[in-house]
Amino acid sequence: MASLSFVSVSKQYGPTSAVETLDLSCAEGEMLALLGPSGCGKSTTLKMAAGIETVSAGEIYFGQRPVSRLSPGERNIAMVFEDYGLYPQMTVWENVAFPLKVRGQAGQPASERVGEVLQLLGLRGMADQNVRGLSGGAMQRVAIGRALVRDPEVILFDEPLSHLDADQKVQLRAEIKRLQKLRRVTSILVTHDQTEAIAMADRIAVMNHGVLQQVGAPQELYEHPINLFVANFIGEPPMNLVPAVSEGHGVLAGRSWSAMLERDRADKLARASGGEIVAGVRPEHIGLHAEGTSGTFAGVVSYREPRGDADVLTVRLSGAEGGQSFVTEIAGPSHWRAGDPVGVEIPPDRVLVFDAASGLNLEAQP
Ligand SMILES: Nc1ncnc2c1ncn2[C@@H]1O[C@H](COP(=O)(O)OP(=O)(O)OP(=O)(O)O)[C@@H](O)[C@H]1O
Repeated sequence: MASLSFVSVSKQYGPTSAVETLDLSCAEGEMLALLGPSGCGKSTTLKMAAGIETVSAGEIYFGQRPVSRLSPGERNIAMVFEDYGLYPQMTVWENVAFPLKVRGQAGQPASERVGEVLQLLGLRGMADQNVRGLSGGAMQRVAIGRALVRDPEVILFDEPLSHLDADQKVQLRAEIKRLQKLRRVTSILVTHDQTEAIAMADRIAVMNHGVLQQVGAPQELYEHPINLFVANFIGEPPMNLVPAVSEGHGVLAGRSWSAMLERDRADKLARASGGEIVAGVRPEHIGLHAEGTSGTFAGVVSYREPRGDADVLTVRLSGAEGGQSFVTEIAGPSHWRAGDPVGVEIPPDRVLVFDAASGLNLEAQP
């Protein structure tokens, strides 16, 4: 196993800058997710690590070894694809054994190795079955077995769960994570699904328009997003991001609401260009109380979306010029219904502050 590092790596496709000056490392034994919307450059990044795409500038290292000019076959990587990429005419055993066979490894040691991997993945009982008849989840387990069988330095997972149905996804997510930790395989996971990234990865690298936005543990990205893009992209329902102005001395004022921030945070507000701020509050941090409760803002429930164990409620604050709407998430099923008057609590210590012009989190900057 080895670490994997991108050092100032860029990729141009004609006028399109698919990846821009990427500096990113995945530690030995770590699983790092590349997360972002379609077209953000995550697949291109993975392909450059695999050697399927060349780099336009910069260098990729496996440990200390520069690999940018090596062919895929010289890199000692394995890939797991969204469409499994199995050999349909072969059995489970033959598919898993294939990487050893092409390297001329045969006989007892190779058989033992294949048997061990099949055991690890719970595929022993299907060894002689043709892969064509397997469920999507089982096919992907075979593909993972094939990736693990020869102890690659790095495994690259390209949207490995996207063709599976919901319960298979949950099972395989846990399974991949278990194996990855057990074998301590350095792994990169490409996904557009934040739930998948949060569930599986040690750290997540969020990309947008070819540019790395932030890399960190899932909780870090959730609690301290570096900019509005990350704040909005991580979390479901998404963070409320609403306009506000800094009125000095830590007072943040929005449409029909305000928050008094602690003194040490007030200085940071002063950095906002033109005093214009975007305030961010997670739906689960907004409290709903009886109408008229002290310390709350008057509003009305405008929409209720029951989600079983939670209710997602949209509340509109009362205000002469039309109050601000917030999405809240509370334990469900709740007694609130559309049209109910309500007292809305916005805890100042849960309010994040972003500069409206640059989009940067004013408190995450050095
Ligand atoms: N072979 C190519 N030729 C030209 N442009 C490309 C090529 N591959 C990717 N691009 C462009 O590079 C940018 C990044 O694409 P990339 O596929 O890496 O994004 P992605 O985040 O993986 O998206 P998706 O999830 O849709 O695959 C996009 O603008 C895309 O159109």
